[in-house]
Amino acid sequence: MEKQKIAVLGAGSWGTGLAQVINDNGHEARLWSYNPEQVNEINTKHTNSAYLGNQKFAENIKAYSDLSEALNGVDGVLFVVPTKAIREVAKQVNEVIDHKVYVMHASKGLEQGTHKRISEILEEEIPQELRSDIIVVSGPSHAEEVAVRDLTLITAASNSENDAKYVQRLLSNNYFRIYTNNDVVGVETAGALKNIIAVGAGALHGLGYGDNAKAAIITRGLAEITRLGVALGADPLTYIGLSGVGDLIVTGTSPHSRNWRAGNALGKGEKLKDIESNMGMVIEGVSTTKAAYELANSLNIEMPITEVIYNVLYNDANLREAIENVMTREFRSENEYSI
Ligand SMILES: NC(=O)C1=CN([C@@H]2O[C@H](COP(=O)(O)OP(=O)(O)OC[C@H]3O[C@@H](n4cnc5c(N)ncnc54)[C@H](O)[C@@H]3O)[C@@H](O)[C@H]2O)C=CC1
Ligand SMILES: O=C(CO)COP(=O)(O)O
Repeated sequence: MEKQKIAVLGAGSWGTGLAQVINDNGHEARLWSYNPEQVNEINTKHTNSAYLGNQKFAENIKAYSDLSEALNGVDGVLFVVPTKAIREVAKQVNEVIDHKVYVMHASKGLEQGTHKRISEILEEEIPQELRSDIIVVSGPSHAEEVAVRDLTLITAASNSENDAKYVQRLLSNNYFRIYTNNDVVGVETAGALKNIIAVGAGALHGLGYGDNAKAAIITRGLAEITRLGVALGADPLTYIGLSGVGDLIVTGTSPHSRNWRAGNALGKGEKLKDIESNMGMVIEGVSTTKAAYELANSLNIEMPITEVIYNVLYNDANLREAIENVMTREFRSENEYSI
């Protein structure tokens, strides 16, 4: 593949990690951030200390404050801002982009109010003549581990096989391996909804529950994610892939995960407001819980774990009591309700 110029929008931990992968692969990675101090730090010290400590990044990863400069002549645009900023940033891209580009995103969430997936937002905001089919980059990938080049396998999903293969070639190397997938709905919903279950798994840990409870929430969480995703048109098999069970394991068991950490703090009795302000990074599961809860209700899909997390986050329900209520609800058959 000849050298590509890629604008990575969002210089949080994941945007920075992916920019390094792109740079390692011999391409030009341009990191765009709306925070001028961060841009200055990346360009002068080659660190991104708010997100990735004192790790040094290659000097040729350049940061930009000016979006039109960052997008000038690029082959591809990779969105990695939090879900709540996607539409606004896509509108800005649409205002300045003057040629056709590959449009990729690596964010995980559902839009508040509309309950839309991120690729749907990007399709709405960037006209087809200016972009490829949207390519979704998702799977088990703590930015902290990718940033130190630990082994990572994830998925690139698109309705266009060629566009997914472009990202496979762009990002793959000897520590980062990409599988293509044609199930955009499945990959995107899996990535968004696993954050809810990660909050729940962290909460169980914070409350002092053991391994059995954690295995249970991951497994039954996967069942309810699958149930909603299939209702939206996803292939159930996607949920046993990297973006499904893979990402549930990585975020549902690890203190690297902001969602798991938020849940753990809730389990220990901290208030959501304090947890959010102490984190200083996006906890996507909080807003996705609301979107998924509303979406599931509108489609009449049962999502008991999501309902518990929703009631704890938004109705101040007592976590332990909410868990007891789920444990003692009407009996189910696993066969009947696994999907
Ligand atoms: N950190 C990780 O390990 C992974 C994160 N993700 C997903 O990637 C997305 C971004 O995550 P992180 O990089 O961790 O987030 P973050 O909270 O570390 O940083 C996001 C960046 O987006 C920028 N930003 C925030 N609001 C903005 C706005 N309104 N306009 C423009 N820029 C804005 C900020 O400059 C910030 O640097 C999330 O959807 C997350 O779920 C996916 C896989 C791994
Ligand atoms: O999606 C992730 C890893 O695959 C990151 O999860 P958190 O946002 O919970 O840190």
